[in-house]
Amino acid sequence: MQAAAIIEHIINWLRDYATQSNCKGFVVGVSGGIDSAVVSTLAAQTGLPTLVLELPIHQKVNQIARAQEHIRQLKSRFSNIQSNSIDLTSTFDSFTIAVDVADQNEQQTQLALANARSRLRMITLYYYAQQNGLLVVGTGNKIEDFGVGFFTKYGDGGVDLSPIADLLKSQVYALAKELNIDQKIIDAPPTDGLWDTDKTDEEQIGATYPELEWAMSIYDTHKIDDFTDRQREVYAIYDRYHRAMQHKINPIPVCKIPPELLN
Ligand SMILES: NC(=O)c1ccc[n+]([C@@H]2O[C@H](COP(=O)([O-])OP(=O)(O)OC[C@H]3O[C@@H](n4cnc5c(N)ncnc54)[C@H](O)[C@@H]3O)[C@@H](O)[C@H]2O)c1
Ligand SMILES: Nc1ncnc2c1ncn2[C@@H]1O[C@H](COP(=O)(O)O)[C@@H](O)[C@H]1O
Ligand SMILES: O=P(O)(O)OP(=O)(O)O
Repeated sequence: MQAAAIIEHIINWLRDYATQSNCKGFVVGVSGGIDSAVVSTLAAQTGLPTLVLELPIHQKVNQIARAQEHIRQLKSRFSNIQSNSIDLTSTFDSFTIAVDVADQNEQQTQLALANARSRLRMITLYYYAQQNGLLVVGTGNKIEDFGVGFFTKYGDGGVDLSPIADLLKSQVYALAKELNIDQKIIDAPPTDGLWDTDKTDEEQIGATYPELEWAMSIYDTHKIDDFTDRQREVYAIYDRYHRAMQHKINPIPVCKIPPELLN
């Protein structure tokens, strides 16, 4: 793939969209992971004002360190970068008290709270976007957004524009190399960072990103009989996630009222 040309294409796309929408620039949440590192660097290269936010919620120290180092490097390379760090831990803790969590260890409650963390970040990003005339830039890649739906609906999925959602995770890594992203970020196992335990994406999903890329590439076109045992397993994982995510990418169902009932 032509990494440099793709980078230029995305930068122009971001700049054109901001201009057409009469917005001044961008806001991006930076987690210390590869996707947000690539997206924030692309936004920075537009030359438009770009606000990068670090939004920890009971965050692991290594994630915080990577995010802060990335922001430091961005600020030293680009004069259009502004940054802020807002610790949402106490906000999240207040929320858990307000909803009166009975059993924090119950599985569905843990999932609801994990997604609540992502949604608190979305609220914060939109606060700064509105206040400063900026657009919220998404960081989802093609596997997360169109393959397995590994994002929070109206959390990190709630964005104004999505510059890397047509790129597979391996292609995001290729961009990261071209953009000189810190090696610590490139080496970090992808994680959603939403849990108190150290869960990587691969541990949560049960398949690696290269495996998911394979499943996405052959989905619906290949006969399952030709697969190895592991391929069958991966296909089943992908299929389950892909079916379950449809409600996240389709327009929300609207109840149409029969016209005669409106007279
Ligand atoms: N980028 C990342 O790596 C990243 C970021 C955030 C979350 N995640 C992960 O993504 C997963 C998100 O969990 P999720 O998908 O259960 O939560 P979600 O909140 O994204 O989606 C579930 C919600 O969607 C609604 N819903 C469910 N079925 C529906 C249907 N058929 N039609 C309409 N609406 C429906 C319900 O309100 C339900 O609570 C978690 O595993 C989380 O850890 C990953
Ligand atoms: N700690 C964080 N600070 C700012 N922004 C964050 C943080 N954690 C996550 N984000 C944003 O959400 C997306 C998705 O996150 P995952 O870590 O992949 O769940 C991330 O790219 C950041 O933009
Ligand atoms: O979205 P990010 O930046 O947190 O990347 P990853 O999901 O690879 O941790």
